Amino acid sequence: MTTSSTATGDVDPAIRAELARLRESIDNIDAAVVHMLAERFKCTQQVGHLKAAHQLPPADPAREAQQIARLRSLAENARLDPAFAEKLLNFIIAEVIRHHERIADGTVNGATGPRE
Ligand SMILES: C=C(O[C@@H]1C=C(C(=O)O)C=C[C@H]1O)C(=O)O
Repeated sequence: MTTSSTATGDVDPAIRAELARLRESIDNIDAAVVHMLAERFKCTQQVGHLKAAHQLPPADPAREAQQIARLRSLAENARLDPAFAEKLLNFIIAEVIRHHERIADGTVNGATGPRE
């Protein structure tokens, strides 16, 4: 059996270097995810204000069904678990809908105010 540790339990420096290299990429990817989510929420906040101003409901299940089907297909092509992709999208959408409900209730600063 090969081992990556020395007898004293220290990890091989080459393994440490490889781990550090991979973690740098993970940190970059996490930063990109945060920035992409921030941009997505900027868009969905605008959608929330538009909906509140025009008496449209916070949630749109038909649109969500399309997005889930599309994301599942993208995930399959990318060899990502489609069930995980669906769960992640549902988690994000649930938060967006909460925001839209708060905007419609007029409980968010800069909202259009309560509906008539
Ligand atoms: C952003 C919208 O509002 C809700 C949130 C969605 C999303 O986060 O993608 C999709 C549909 C709606 O339930 C929208 O209607 O487009």
